[in-house]
Amino acid sequence: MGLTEPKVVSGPSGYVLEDVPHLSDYIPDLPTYHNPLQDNPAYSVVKQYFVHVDDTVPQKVVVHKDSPRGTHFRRAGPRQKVYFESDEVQAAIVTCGGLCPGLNTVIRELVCGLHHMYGVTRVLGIEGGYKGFYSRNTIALTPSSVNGIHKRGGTILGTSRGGHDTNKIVDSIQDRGINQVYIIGGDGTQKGASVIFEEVRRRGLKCSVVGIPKTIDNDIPIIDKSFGFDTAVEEAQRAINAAHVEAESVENGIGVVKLMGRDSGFIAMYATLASRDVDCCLIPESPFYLEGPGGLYEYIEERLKENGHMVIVIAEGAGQELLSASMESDKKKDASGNKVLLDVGLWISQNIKDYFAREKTLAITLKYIDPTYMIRAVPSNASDNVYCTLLAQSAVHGAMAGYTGYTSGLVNGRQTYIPFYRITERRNNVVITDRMWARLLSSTNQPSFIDVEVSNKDENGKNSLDQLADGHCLEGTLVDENGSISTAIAC
Ligand SMILES: Nc1ncnc2c1ncn2[C@@H]1O[C@H](COP(=O)(O)OP(=O)(O)OP(=O)(O)O)[C@@H](O)[C@H]1O
Ligand SMILES: O=P(O)(O)OC[C@H]1O[C@](O)(CO)[C@@H](O)[C@@H]1O
Ligand SMILES: [Mg+2]
Repeated sequence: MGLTEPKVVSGPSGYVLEDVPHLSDYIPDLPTYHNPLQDNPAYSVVKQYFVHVDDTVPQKVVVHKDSPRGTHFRRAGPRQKVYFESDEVQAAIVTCGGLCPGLNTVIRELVCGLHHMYGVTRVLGIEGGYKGFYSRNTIALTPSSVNGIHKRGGTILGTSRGGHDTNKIVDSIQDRGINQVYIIGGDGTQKGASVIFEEVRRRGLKCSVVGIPKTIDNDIPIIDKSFGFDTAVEEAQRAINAAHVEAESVENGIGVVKLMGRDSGFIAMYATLASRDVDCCLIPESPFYLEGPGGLYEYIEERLKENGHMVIVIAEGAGQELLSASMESDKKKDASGNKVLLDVGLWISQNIKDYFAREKTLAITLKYIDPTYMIRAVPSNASDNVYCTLLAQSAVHGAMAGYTGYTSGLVNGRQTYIPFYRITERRNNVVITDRMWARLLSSTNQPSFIDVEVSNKDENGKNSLDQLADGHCLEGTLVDENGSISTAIAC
């Protein structure tokens, strides 16, 4: 049996539905049942509580008069009919990858949603990430055992990197009689969930495989943002404030704050925009250089002369090419195959100190603050808690309705079911030719470090900004101080 074919349905005026798999696609004659929510006094009074079978959500809300209706995803929510009886369900929950505020809230709401909405009492927690399926015991999760966990950071189930052995995981799913798996994690985790789904389908198991996107870096595409992102940005303000206080209290003070963001600089960008005290934000997507005209040192000198102090926010993945060139790193990988990053915060702080010691233009005082793990180990804030609740409940409705092979996610403010292949096909990055980065540059007044030459018209005579609005990719040329040229793609 080959990989699942994408279920793409076309309609009039360029309407496209990128649908998600359903258990009935590969298991014939599955019985359906009356949704127990119809008898639940909380929901039965709500008009149109059940999602219409044809409800879909557009991927793009910015459209032109003549543009096609474009891609849509299935709207999440409860269906009139379900494919599981309450006492038939044996659910399992696992958390994988790095921590993110809100993990415990999602666990809690999955357990409570299953229990209170669908009468499901058998929910297992898989401990320690993917490898926990085959190397650890499970723990029984009940509404009372998860009560209050949303007030704690981390994950009560534990997490890990590496250890994804598809066959062993699916053997464990089969042996334990698990028929709904809720997999909470980032881009790597969703790739793992996708191969678990394929193997479950190959074996013909009646088991819904559901991904719940968790990414503090916000590097998962399609979705509006990950749960926990707002909390992390808020927590980062504390470090930026401290850096600002330290910097403005001394002559020529510089505060450097390193924030998370392996390949995507969203936390640094949003924390900078939120703070307004930041003079320079460096992210992986925007290459920078230190020496010479237009370089970082020149800008620091200008800012200090002008303002007497400055704050630099740097994402951990920024400038890695500069560091590895100077440190001859051996490109180590973690257990999941992610590149282990060198400490750019320490490196840049040392370089700035060395520069001013060498040049003797200004006597600076630099303080380096590294709050990286602090911003992801905190409990989620109120708005992320609400987000986690809706996300978890949507995931449960989909599994009960027999959908599988999907990631539950917020698209343009609506809960949707997105097929795994759309989640795993690319990474979400800050587009430096997009308006948000321009807003940041205009708020900090930092140099862009690049000369972006983007042609205004493509071969069809279409304006490049229109392309951005359409969600198409746009190519630009980046020229660094040495005249080296690279290509930037904005999607
Ligand atoms: N291509 C893949 N196929 C199967 N499993 C994968 C794949 N990539 C990663 N995984 C598994 O997914 C789990 C989590 O991956 P990873 O450590 O990359 O974190 P993540 O989910 O991307 O989260 P984050 O990067 O936000 O911390 C690991 O157990 C890893 O083995
Ligand atoms: O030290 P750990 O647990 O591998 O996690 C670090 C990485 O996890 C993330 O928080 C999420 O991928 C990154 O920002 C960071 O590089
Ligand atoms: Mg990842």
